Amino acid sequence: MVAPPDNAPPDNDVLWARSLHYSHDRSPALVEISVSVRQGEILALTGPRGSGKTTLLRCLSGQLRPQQGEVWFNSVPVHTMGALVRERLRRDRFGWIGHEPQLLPELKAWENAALPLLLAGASHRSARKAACEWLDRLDIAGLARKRPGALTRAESQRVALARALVNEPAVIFADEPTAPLHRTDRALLLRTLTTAARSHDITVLMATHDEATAAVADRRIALLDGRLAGAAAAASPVADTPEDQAACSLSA
Ligand SMILES: Nc1ncnc2c1ncn2[C@@H]1O[C@H](COP(=O)(O)OP(=O)(O)OP(=O)(O)O)[C@@H](O)[C@H]1O
Repeated sequence: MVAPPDNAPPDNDVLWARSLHYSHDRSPALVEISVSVRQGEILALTGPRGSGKTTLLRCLSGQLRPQQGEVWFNSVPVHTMGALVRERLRRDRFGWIGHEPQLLPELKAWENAALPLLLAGASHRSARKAACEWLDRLDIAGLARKRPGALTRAESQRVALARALVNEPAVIFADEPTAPLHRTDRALLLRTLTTAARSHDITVLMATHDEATAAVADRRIALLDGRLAGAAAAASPVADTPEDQAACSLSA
């Protein structure tokens, strides 16, 4: 990794962005957004549809380069990196889970979960071991040899979560991760994600317009029409339901 230059952000935030602007086809999606995220923090990005949540996650994760502004990860500038370096950063240090699991249908569950490691050049054997360990921690070890067509939506989303966790990333970006799920499955997935993040000191940025989902975060920031609309510490954690408690048997 490149040494931080002299004008690096002054603090130890894992992610730090200043004055981001991004327009899709000349239509502004982000306007003057500044945000900082602490190591291990779970931050909810809230706001109605079209408010810019996905665009912000994509800028912070290096998928999109902001047209103006700066993004720093661990005091290293992301906004000045070329596409290949950003791609490697995403593969090695970040995990992503979206509102659709987006599993490759021809691969088994463990192979889907192992993909980031295989793409990074890990041996088949070590990638399989790591993927199966994560499937086990997420209580879906029994699905390892199944293909996505044989999985429920909730099971597929757990495999997608295992894929996001398999390289033990510094940051997980979660874009409406519970959107396709029923209430019970939603609570299970959220609990699984937050337990995994807390036990492995992973920072989570989660876009959502669901109040119960936002409530598991340590802090939330709201977007409206691409601008920051407000920031607050989360009011209270979601109630521990029996489903929540049975979410997973994560061992740190
Ligand atoms: N690829 C694109 N091309 C053109 N416009 C886009 C594109 N992606 C997003 N937009 C527009 O940018 C704005 C912000 O969209 P974005 O998806 O970031 O918001 P969001 O809060 O994540 O919404 P949602 O909850 O619906 O995903 C919206 O007006 C949207 O229509």
